[in-house]
Amino acid sequence: MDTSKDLICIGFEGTAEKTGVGIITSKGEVLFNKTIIYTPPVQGIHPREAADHHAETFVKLLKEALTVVPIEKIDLVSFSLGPGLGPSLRVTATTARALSLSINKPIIGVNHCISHVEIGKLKTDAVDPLTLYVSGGNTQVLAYTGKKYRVIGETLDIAIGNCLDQFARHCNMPHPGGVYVEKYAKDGNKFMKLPYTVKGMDISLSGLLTAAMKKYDSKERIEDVCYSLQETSFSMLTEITERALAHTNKAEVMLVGGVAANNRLKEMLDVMCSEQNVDFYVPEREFCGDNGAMIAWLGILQYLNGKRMDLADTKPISNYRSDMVEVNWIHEENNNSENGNIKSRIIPEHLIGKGAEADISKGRYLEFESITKERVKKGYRTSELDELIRMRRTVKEARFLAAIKELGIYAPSIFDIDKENKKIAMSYIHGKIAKEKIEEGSIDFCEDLGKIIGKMHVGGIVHNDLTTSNFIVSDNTFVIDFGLGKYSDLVEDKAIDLIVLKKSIMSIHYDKFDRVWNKIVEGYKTYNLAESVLECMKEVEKRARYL
Ligand SMILES: C[C@@H](O)[C@H](NC(=O)OP(=O)(O)OC[C@H]1O[C@@H](n2cnc3c(N)ncnc32)[C@H](O)[C@@H]1O)C(=O)O
Ligand SMILES: Nc1ncnc2c1ncn2[C@@H]1O[C@H](COP(=O)(O)OP(=O)(O)OP(=O)(O)O)[C@@H](O)[C@H]1O
Ligand SMILES: [Fe+2]
Repeated sequence: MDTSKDLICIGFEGTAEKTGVGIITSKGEVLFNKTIIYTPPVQGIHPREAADHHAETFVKLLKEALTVVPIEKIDLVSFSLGPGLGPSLRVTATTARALSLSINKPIIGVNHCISHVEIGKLKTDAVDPLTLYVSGGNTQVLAYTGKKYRVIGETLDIAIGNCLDQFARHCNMPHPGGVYVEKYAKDGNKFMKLPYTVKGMDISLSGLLTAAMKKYDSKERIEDVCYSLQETSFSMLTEITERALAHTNKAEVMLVGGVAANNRLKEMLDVMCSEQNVDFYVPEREFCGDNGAMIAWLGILQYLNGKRMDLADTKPISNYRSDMVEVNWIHEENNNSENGNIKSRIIPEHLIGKGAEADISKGRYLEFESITKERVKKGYRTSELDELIRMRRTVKEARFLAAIKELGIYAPSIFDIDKENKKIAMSYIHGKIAKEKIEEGSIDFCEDLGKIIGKMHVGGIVHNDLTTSNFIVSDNTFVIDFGLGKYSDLVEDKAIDLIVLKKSIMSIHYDKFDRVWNKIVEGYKTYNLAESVLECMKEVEKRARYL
């Protein structure tokens, strides 16, 4: 094929309950893009029925598409290879293969999640965004670093779209429920406290879903339940996006996926981005939810950069993770992130750090060097929730920093707590954060991190925000940032504590992951509870879709 001319690609999307066909040129011009949704029964999507639906609707959509672009103009066939439901994926692959064979044009199977990101970049001015991808099947924070898209944060159980849809079904609203929850929420005004679960850069939504259903069952106004459900879940999403931003220092945030249609979620992210001084992008609605054009576009990007597939390579991958994709289309010179960090988040000069939660400034307390950590108001959260979270975390942090020292673990000393302003003054620790040490090539000291975590777990404390930014290494290794900490003797809580750390190392120190992680485990094994926690970790990882 002559790749110097404008290519035309047809894309087939059919990972779950929607079928989409799109046609796009290599200049990014969308010639056709149409989606048909299969409405699932009350019990939820039935995989085989969804597949039957796809078999029927792909033919319809293809016929219509070919009235807009004649078949002989098509140069390339692309389809969603995964992730998704097996039967739906198989029908999609079969349709694409049949077309490719009959017109004798190349075929490419692409990753559905990365297609959402790439169509978003095409349709907005975003160049190298941190992406919050929220849909019925997925909830992920994605960033391109080290030549791959990495999952920086995600849901530990159900996707946000699924959470809204299940809630809606429980309350007899039509599918897709997200739309109706948004409508009701507009008229809600009473904020009800519901489970708010953030662990590191991950969230959990299943407890929130159950609690919201119970509120509905207890005859609370549907408007108020929808309002509280949205406020709580979207604050969690915005918070992990902000946390990922503080970690990656990207200068742009993009929102994609079906739930990106929600105005309240857009508003929250927009406010967070202006508070963090970064640009915010959302593609127009047509390109947020599942669509064929996004599949066609990623097909073009990969094809033009040399990717070729045989029919034998086109077997669907139902657990095709975003970080499994070989990215051949992003070229360092055009990309912010690999360009000496030309464009990255700006931290105000008076602060030594601006974490996701708090502003950190240096000062003196009596004759001591000190750090003031101020949990600033977050404009994106409703004031009741904001006050609740900031107060709870400030108090917790002070309490745990003290408790941790009792266990013989090094931690900053608390000088003062100002609950009114959510400020804590603590001793300044001279040293480097573990993240920097690792990036400089030190690995051996990571054994200490494992030992500290082991000691903490033996003492019944779970940190819930373990990252390499939360250890300061000087003569001794100090642990900080206990706002998400809790007392727990559950093996599973300890396992998740380690999973959160493991995942953050995977996404941040990807090239040193094995060495760093092995050292941490080595240290952790000093403690006699280690085996059962590490065993439980494996189980949780198997059960979740995320590792
Ligand atoms: C694997 C793939 O098939 C799956 N696709 C998917 O979930 O379809 P998508 O079009 O991206 O998103 C649909 C979700 O988007 C939600 N949604 C649509 N409009 C909404 C709104 N205004 N507010 C909240 N949620 C909304 C729906 O309730 C539904 O859960 C995915 O991307 O995970
Ligand atoms: N006591 C201290 N001594 C020296 N530096 C500190 C101290 N406390 C915090 N810092 C610095 O400030 C950074 C952010 O602190 P902390 O993690 O407590 O805030 P945060 O807002 O929760 O941040 P993040 O969201 O990145 O975890 C640390 O990574 C560290 O570099
Ligand atoms: Fe999707």
